[in-house]
Amino acid sequence: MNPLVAIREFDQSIWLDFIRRKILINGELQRRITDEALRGVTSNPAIFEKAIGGSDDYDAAIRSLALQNKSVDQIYTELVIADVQHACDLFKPVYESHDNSGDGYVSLEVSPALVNDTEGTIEEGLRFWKAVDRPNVMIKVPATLEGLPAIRRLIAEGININVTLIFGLERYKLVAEAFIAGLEDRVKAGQPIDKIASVASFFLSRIDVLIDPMLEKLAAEGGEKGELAQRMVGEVALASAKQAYQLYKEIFVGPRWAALEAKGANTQRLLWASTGNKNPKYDDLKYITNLIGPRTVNTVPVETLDIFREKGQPADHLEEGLDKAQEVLRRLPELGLNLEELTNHLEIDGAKKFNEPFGKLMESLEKKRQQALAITATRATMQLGEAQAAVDAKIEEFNSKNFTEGFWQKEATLWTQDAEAQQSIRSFMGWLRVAETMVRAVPEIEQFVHEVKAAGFRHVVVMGMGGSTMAPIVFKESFPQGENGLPISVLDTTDPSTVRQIEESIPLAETLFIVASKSGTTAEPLAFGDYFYDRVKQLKGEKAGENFVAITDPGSKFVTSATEQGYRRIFLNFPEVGGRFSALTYFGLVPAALYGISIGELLARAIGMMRACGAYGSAGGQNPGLELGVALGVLAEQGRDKLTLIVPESLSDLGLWLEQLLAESTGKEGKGILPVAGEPLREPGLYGHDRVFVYVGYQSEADEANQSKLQALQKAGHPVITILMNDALDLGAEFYRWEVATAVASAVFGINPFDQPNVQAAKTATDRLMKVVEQEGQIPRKEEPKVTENGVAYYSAVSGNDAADVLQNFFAQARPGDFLNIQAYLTESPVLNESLQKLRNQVQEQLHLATTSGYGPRFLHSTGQYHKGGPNTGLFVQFTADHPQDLPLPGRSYTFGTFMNAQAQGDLEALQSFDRRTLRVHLGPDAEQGVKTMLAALATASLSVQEA
Ligand SMILES: O=C(CO)[C@@H](O)[C@H](O)[C@H](O)[C@H](O)COP(=O)(O)O
Ligand SMILES: O=C[C@H](O)COP(=O)(O)O
Repeated sequence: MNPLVAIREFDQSIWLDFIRRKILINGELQRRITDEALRGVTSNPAIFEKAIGGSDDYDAAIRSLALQNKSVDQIYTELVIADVQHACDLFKPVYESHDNSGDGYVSLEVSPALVNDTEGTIEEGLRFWKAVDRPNVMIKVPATLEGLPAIRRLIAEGININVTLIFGLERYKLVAEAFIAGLEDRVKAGQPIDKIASVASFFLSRIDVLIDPMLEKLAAEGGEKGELAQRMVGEVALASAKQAYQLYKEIFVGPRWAALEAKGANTQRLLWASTGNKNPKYDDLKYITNLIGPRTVNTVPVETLDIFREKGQPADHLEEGLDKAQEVLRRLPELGLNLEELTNHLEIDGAKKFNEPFGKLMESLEKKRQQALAITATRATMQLGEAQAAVDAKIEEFNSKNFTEGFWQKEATLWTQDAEAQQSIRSFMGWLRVAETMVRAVPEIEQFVHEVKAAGFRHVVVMGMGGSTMAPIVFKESFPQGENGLPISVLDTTDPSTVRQIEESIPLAETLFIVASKSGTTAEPLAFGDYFYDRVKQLKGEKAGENFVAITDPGSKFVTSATEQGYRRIFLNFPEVGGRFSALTYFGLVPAALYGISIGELLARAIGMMRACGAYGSAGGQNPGLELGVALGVLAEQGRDKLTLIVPESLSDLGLWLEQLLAESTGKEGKGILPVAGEPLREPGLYGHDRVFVYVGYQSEADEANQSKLQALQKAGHPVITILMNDALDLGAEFYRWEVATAVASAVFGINPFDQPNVQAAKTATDRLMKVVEQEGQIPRKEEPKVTENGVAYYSAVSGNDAADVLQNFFAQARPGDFLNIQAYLTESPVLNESLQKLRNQVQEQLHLATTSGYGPRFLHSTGQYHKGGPNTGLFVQFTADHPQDLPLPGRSYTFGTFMNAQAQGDLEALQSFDRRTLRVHLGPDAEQGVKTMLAALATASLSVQEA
């Protein structure tokens, strides 16, 4: 048997004298708890100096905290408290087990600067206890003369105390007395004492380190004294420990103790500390093996623990050789050695041994703090041409009403005077500071990633719509898979062929499925979840839930169903953060971490941008979010409402995220900014006066082709905004900048950015159709095509003699400043992308209209809001196709294909109910061929826009 497990037979508890964030996250501490019967952890300032100062585990968190204007003290406290909480949680099962026998504790020491400060110690002890907020934390207080009253008081307050820095027997007695008196004070105050745990940490190896050289010197002098000294070398520490144990047995008996015991008091156990051997002449396990005895704890450094695991021979030795121990202690004075004086010296030295590393740690934190503060957020370069003056005036107006301060106070009057809208605004501004909350959740998420990998998962599929999957889509495209990450796929379509493609491309049994839905009621993610759950169940039976993770808001119905289905994990997000503002919450960060991205760093960058936007008071310069938002708002009001996003290839999916954010937030009440993504840059003559160009790229990437075109556009009078990131991790900052900018632009328009009133129209129409499907088995089709040609059918309010004619008449409705929106309810493919791009190019070239394109049903949860709620300037071409290889949906009477068709028809009906100009093109069984056929017809049509 592993000696570390066998040692339990002797009622000896082994705790680990070490902590570091890495071992909390990478499963090492959990493994030691599970496999090595580890029963607690102690930390001290030197341990944290090694952990924090000696590694980069904490650097991103330090930067985030520094940027929040936290002092070095606050940074230290937040870091250590987070680690201690995490460790406490890992030990919770030990703490709560019926045979806990005083174990499952994690110790956190008060500042070494307080070693001689009673009041300071009490104050910090109370503060730490409250901040850690775990029943199994122990606050460590030094056994100095000033520490003793603090121990008594904190015990009386009901706090678990680890008394540290005990070197001598006389002091040990005072420590036990302080403990007992504290319990008595508490009883007098009528408070319970049965949950209070305490240990008295007796430091060992340091005793020998101090006294052995003295003994060796005397031994070298020879004679009788020399002989005596020789016999005592290496014996003083063990003798002290053995004698302390005898005292322990004497103290915790008798009527005084019995009275407390009757009220449930637990003894203050002895804990052997400083048990790593420092003398190569001794056995490495000297301070472990010899001190095994009932009801004692040994806190062991990692290296010693590993040696014990390899060659430890557990046996009860604590009460062996007591005569010898007593003799050693009795005869030391004969050698002129006063143990009490020497241990006093050890106490002073002990305080120094904690103070010095603590000081060093504070210095290194201060350096990192300063470095963090020196980094400034990437500025956007604004070349706004004629609009500059109006933008400047608006910024001045906003500044004069202290917009930034009001924004951070969630003053809804900055947006609208409508009371209901104001209430909604206040309720959905949780995203403002959610990055700070998420910094604290990073270790938890990283630990989860580790668990998932250790459980053998090889792939991740994130399933959800809109804001619940947009950020993962961007991450997947903008970053390479991280060294420690897993490959990731995103499913956000009901298209049966895509579902099938994903299913065929993954190792089903070893795939982790994340069902992401804020509301927990969105039909698509629930369908995806049911479909894949059914598939995995066929392989793993009742254990299918192991492969599933939910991200949703607390209290959603989905929480109940995921719990019933035994989901591996449910991450509860934040009700006050709307979907499209949730990139930096569990929705974005759990998939990002699984993919191997440093989420701590992403958040640090976001917090840098928060700071620049005034989250912690004036940041000295312009507020980049305000600057961008005002520019976009003013330009849109001047008619430049088509934000044309230009990005390098590696960022092409950023447009999907931005589309949702801007279109869904601003596209309402007949107003809005239309994001135009995926249009290749063309010569200035092809653009109307309705554009603003925004380039988001990298400092290090010249991207000359786009840059020279942008210059030409700027020269031609178009406004151009450029944002250059340092690397992909700056997306953390950009998400934040754009969220602020979107909210600010909405304030320019005077609308509520946080609702999406018209998304519901399509959902309602789809639901109605699905009800008919459930009753009648198929979707009711009322409309007949105007023309069917070469297998492609055209449905529209406009007529024509043939396909080209219908297309010509449809586009003849266009006016300058309108836009084309392509809605492809199809299986995404490179061939299709190319054909759809050709359609966009042709419309742009011939009509000079802005063109947008999206796959359905994705865009329903995104730009769908703008399509119905924004200005009536869109021409909508909807593509549908047959589903030759449909997929049934388990537990439902319809297929994925029918679901998708109902979504298309539902949205078409919604668009028509808002008087939008629509054309539906049904492509038949071969969508790729069908689009080509339609393009061929379009090529023969003569397109022109109406006069302005
Ligand atoms: O928490 C405790 C004791 O409660 C321990 O962390 C204690 O501080 C350590 O064992 C000692 O500081 C380690 O001492 P040493 O090995 O450096 O002499
Ligand atoms: O953007 C949000 C989508 O409509 C999905 O909503 P959900 O996260 O509640 O499922």
